[in-house]
Amino acid sequence: MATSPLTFEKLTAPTAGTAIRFEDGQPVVPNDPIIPFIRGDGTGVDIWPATQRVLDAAVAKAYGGERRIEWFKVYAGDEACDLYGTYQYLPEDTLAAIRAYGVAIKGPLTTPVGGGIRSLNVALRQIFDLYCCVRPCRYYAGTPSPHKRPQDLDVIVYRENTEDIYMGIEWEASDPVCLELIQHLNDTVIPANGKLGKRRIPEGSGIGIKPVSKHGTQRHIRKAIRHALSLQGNKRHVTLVHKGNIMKFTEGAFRDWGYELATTEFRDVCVTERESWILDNLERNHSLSIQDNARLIEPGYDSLTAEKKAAIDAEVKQVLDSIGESHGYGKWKSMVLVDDRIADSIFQQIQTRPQEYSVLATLNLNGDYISDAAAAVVGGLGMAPGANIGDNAAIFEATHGTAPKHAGLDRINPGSVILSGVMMLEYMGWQEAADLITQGISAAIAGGEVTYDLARLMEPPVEPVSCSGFAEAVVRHFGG
Ligand SMILES: NC(=O)C1=CN([C@@H]2O[C@H](COP(=O)(O)OP(=O)(O)OC[C@H]3O[C@@H](n4cnc5c(N)ncnc54)[C@H](OP(=O)(O)O)[C@@H]3O)[C@@H](O)[C@H]2O)C=CC1
Ligand SMILES: O=C(O)CCC(=O)C(=O)O
Ligand SMILES: [Mg+2]
Repeated sequence: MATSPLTFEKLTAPTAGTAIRFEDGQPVVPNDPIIPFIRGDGTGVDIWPATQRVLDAAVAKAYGGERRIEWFKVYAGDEACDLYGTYQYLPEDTLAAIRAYGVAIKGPLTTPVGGGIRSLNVALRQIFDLYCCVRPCRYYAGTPSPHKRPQDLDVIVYRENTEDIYMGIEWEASDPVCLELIQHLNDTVIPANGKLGKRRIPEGSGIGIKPVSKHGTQRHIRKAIRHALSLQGNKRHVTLVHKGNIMKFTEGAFRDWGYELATTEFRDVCVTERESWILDNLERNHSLSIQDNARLIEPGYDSLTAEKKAAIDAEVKQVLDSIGESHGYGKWKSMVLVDDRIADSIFQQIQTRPQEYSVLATLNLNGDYISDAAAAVVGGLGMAPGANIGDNAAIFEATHGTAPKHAGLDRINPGSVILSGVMMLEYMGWQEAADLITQGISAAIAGGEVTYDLARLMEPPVEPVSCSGFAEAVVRHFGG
């Protein structure tokens, strides 16, 4: 059934195809969904055609004509300015199309450093309230990596996508509002807080504000826990990654609100790391006293003050009283384990003990860094897909940017946008087509048919294929 065409300023809505709808935060997908796509700046010119070729071929092969994607080209970035006029980087047409059709995919868009426009990528995530940025980092056999055992890393970075630095609330040092704000903070706000002592914001500072809300945190971590519930074995594990030792009321609160969610709304299916230790200690020694259990979970227990010892004892007792029956006797082992790690330490942990981690739920800035770093372990930004997911829309895009020095040369690795397409197909429930592509990618890489970024790391070196050549290799290897 064709949807009634929408009207746009400069676009013509597809006359065939049907819109994806959302019910209770989930997409309801017809057999002929209309999917808007943004080609992207820089290497988007190379990557998008390669991606579309692979997605169309996979859908055709998997469903033999019963399903097809009705692509709808929409504009953002430089291409939009060419069509809509100077500074029209994100036209209303594009927003209207994504609003109407719900699921979109995009190539990378340029953001200048310092002055100039704010990020279009961030704007899209904000406008459609795509609050979870989901970036899986897993290894495809044969991919060269700087690490000895890249196959041990299989994590999904859940990066909060609307708060923290993405709020973009900041003032330039020379802005009179900034000067006024600094004066107010120095003269009134800081002195009124007894804990801040004689601190003063240095003159000439730029100011940025980092808001982190309970609502924003919990809706994000809720999706991360639900994702972990769909996994098996020790992958049922969510690590809250934060810098709460330093930023107590933003990053620290993220951790606390995460634990609160896990131990209330998800009480029946979650166990925290500390709870798991307490339950495990008792399972190993049924006659263990509360104090001995507390001694085992708290290093240095015997040198603590009486008050602190009493607090740990009370924690042990509370855990055993509240979940001893429901989670004890080993039942906790099949539940989602929720723990937390300080952000700097997780950067070394994903390299030294990668197999211990699964879903890394974190705030915006940490997630930006971690997703590039984790991608490097499994082969680099050419293999790093992503999805921005909300309750009424989703936009799929790679972790990387426009890689401008490679633009228009048909040499860049399209793998990460193709894999973002795989995530989109999975999100739509088109698993058969998604599987064909992952098989095709794995087989192409295993056979040494790779773009320059992977070819230069291979031992012995191989001759690289082009961006379009990689897409053809993937299609040729559908089915393994
Ligand atoms: N979602 C988005 O649209 C994003 C946009 N950006 C924007 O992109 C622009 C450029 O950012 P920049 O910091 O250079 O980061 P990029 O991610 O664009 O590129 C940095 C380097 O990473 C490698 N790389 C990136 N993509 C690929 C790929 N598909 N295949 C192989 N290698 C790849 C290349 O390394 P090498 O040359 O060594 O091979 C490249 O030079 C900026 O304006 C930035 O704001 C950045 C991130 C995300
Ligand atoms: O929007 C941008 O230019 C950068 C975005 C980015 O780095 C990311 O999404 O990881
Ligand atoms: Mg980034």
